[in-house]
Amino acid sequence: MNGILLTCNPGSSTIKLGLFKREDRKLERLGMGIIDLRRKPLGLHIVEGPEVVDIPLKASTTEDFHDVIDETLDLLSRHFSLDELVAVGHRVVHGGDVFSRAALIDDATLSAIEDLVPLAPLHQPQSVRLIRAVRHLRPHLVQTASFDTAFHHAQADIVRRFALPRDLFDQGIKRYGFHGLSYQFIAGRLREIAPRLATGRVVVAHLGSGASLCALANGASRDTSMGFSTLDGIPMATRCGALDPGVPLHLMKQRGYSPEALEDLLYHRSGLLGISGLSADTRDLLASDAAEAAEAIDLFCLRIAREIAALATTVGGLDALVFTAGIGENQPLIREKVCGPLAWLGLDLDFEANSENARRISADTSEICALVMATNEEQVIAEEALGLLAKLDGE
Ligand SMILES: Nc1ncnc2c1ncn2[C@@H]1O[C@H](COP(=O)(O)OP(=O)(O)O)[C@@H](O)[C@H]1O
Ligand SMILES: CC(=O)OP(=O)(O)O
Ligand SMILES: [Mg+2]
Repeated sequence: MNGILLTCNPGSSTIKLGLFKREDRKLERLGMGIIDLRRKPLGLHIVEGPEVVDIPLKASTTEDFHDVIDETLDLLSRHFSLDELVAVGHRVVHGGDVFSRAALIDDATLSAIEDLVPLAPLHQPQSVRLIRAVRHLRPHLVQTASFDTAFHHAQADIVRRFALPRDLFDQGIKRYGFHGLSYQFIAGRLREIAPRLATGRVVVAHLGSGASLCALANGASRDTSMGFSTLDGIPMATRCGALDPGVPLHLMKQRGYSPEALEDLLYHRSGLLGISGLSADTRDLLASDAAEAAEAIDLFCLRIAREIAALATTVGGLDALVFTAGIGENQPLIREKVCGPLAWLGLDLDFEANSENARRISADTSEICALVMATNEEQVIAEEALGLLAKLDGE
């Protein structure tokens, strides 16, 4: 089906909107916009497309996305006939055990997505609001959902299981893993640019506001650092990462923390922000002279390096390490501090290539190939939406 496709990728700190055109079975990206949820008043920053501009949004709160979608459609209508818009594809962070692949959004799908809100309280409500806003404004438009968790369904039960009583696993208390659209994109891109490495053992470090790592073997997910929720694994912008479960128990029992206060602490006040006391953004921390900022960065990098070594164990070694997402793609010093402690594994950095954000940043002598690759979750959402549309049309 030819036409225009809009993608929505609600992350923890931004909503990324993508615009694609399908013609003759080829998908072409026309534009890209970012709404930074940390900045008030809200604005749509078009970073690529027919107009590269900043558009102040009337919408004042992220509680209601009607205005955001309304204004986005209005903007699109200046460049295209909205009749050309064939679908809106959404990134939905949690698909639980229900969704092992992308799905068309109907009442049952939306209700299943809503049921998973408690498992991803930072992300899932945004998706529900965006889907509802599109439904309200363009009731007949096809909407699709692409799930962060789906890519990890390939993992073995032993990886997904916590060391808790078996019946809890059967009730869904298990490690799901996230950022799957990003890992799926990187696995596919790796097959194109480095087919031999793509068949090997690769750890991908998706380092953005939310951050996780994934071990791939022959392009399939075998293990990942995030677990049941988006809190697990490595520390993030404002999330704690892996934490001794004794800590929340102690805070509740001895310090009177309510579940809400704990949720706020672990999701919004921890990670880089919590350690530094200054900022959740690595750019601010790297520019700061404060000892706390340096400590936050050093802790972040050490925990990432430790997790890379752990994940390599699941896949029996390491042929390549890929850095991606906001931090992974743009911050040489963080990559350097992650790779340093991994020298014993045979990882040798090419410092000059690293400082230039080159594609290959490992030295010729390195036993492990280190790469920087741009991720593109939007592309995966658009491709999956088109696949579903084609099925709908009986193509
Ligand atoms: N040039 C850059 N552009 C955007 N983000 C950057 C850049 N350099 C570093 N970053 C870091 O990447 C983070 C955002 O990453 P991103 O993958 O866009 O996150 P998310 O998708 O979770 O919103 C920022 O908080 C910042 O720490
Ligand atoms: C799952 C997750 O943490 O996503 P993001 O990095 O977009 O916040
Ligand atoms: Mg993201």
